[in-house]
Amino acid sequence: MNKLKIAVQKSGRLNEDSMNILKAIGISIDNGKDQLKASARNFPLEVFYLRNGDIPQYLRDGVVDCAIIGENVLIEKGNDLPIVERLGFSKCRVSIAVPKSSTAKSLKDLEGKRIATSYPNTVNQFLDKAGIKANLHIINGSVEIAPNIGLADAVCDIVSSGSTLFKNGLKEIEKLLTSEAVLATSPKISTENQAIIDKIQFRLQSVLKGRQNKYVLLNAPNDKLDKIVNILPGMNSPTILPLAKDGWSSLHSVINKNDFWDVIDELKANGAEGILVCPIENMVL
Ligand SMILES: Nc1ncnc2c1ncn2[C@@H]1O[C@H](COP(=O)(O)OP(=O)(O)OP(=O)(O)O)[C@@H](O)[C@H]1O
Ligand SMILES: O=P(O)(O)OC[C@H]1O[C@H](OP(=O)(O)OP(=O)(O)O)[C@H](O)[C@@H]1O
Ligand SMILES: [Mg+2]
Repeated sequence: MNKLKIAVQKSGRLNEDSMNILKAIGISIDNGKDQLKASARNFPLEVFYLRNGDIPQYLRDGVVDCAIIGENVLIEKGNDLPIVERLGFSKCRVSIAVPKSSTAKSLKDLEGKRIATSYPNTVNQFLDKAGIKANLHIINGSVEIAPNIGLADAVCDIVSSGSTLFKNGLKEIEKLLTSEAVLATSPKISTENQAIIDKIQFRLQSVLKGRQNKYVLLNAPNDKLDKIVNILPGMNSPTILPLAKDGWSSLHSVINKNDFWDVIDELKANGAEGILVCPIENMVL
């Protein structure tokens, strides 16, 4: 049987969330420890466990059909490779930082300076755009230590909470790009395998939509329903069911998780009682 080959990071920051999202879309993988390849039990899929940094080349060569990969690595090493879906985890940014005592305020202040980074193509692209010439020191890890050991005047690396920069006495002066985990495909993918990706994408979209929303149930007196309905538009319009208690109804709806606490405050202020909030596994629109 024809199988889609997907690459996921073997170990590191993307591995667990990548495996979780495959599970969430109903794909079970027998995952023996230290296995570099595994097959799904209930889907035409083969998983290859690879280094994040090696994945763009495997995609380009068609060794794998698709991959879950950090967008920042794709920008650095595979800017030609198509992104099918943004997956909403491993969110970070790639930024330039300098020692706290430095007077540099932006990329423009780095003319002739030394920049340590694991992302030379990305940095060069931004330096060229700004018309700045700087000297790059390419290092693979612990980039933030470079200014402290006299190796560089600035660094360009991943920033998330900012705690690594803080601990190393650095300040962020320019954000080059934002990144999250994405599903990317190979330009060499066959029509047959593209159809399998389309299936995966449909499932991913329903899981991601579910993660962005919450299911809300509440009770309210009937004379308050109009106001409450206006606060809760829902997917189409909220469901209203009569309660056994006279003059009361139960209302069901979906709300965006970002607005969630504000909406709950507004509902309470407008007479809602017994509010229940549940996670949504899938949302098929
Ligand atoms: N602190 C962070 N917060 C959020 N996302 C991050 C963070 N650090 C890295 N990432 C994202 O996770 C990806 C993998 O990072 P990780 O450090 O696990 O691997 P790596 O050493 O860059 O890659 P490889 O698998 O090639 O060894 C990065 O490319 C980036 O997209
Ligand atoms: O802003 P923060 O939340 O501190 O995150 C940023 C740090 O996280 C990543 O390193 P990681 O821990 O993955 O170590 P690595 O350099 O060995 O990949 C990245 O390279 C930064 O150093
Ligand atoms: Mg890392």
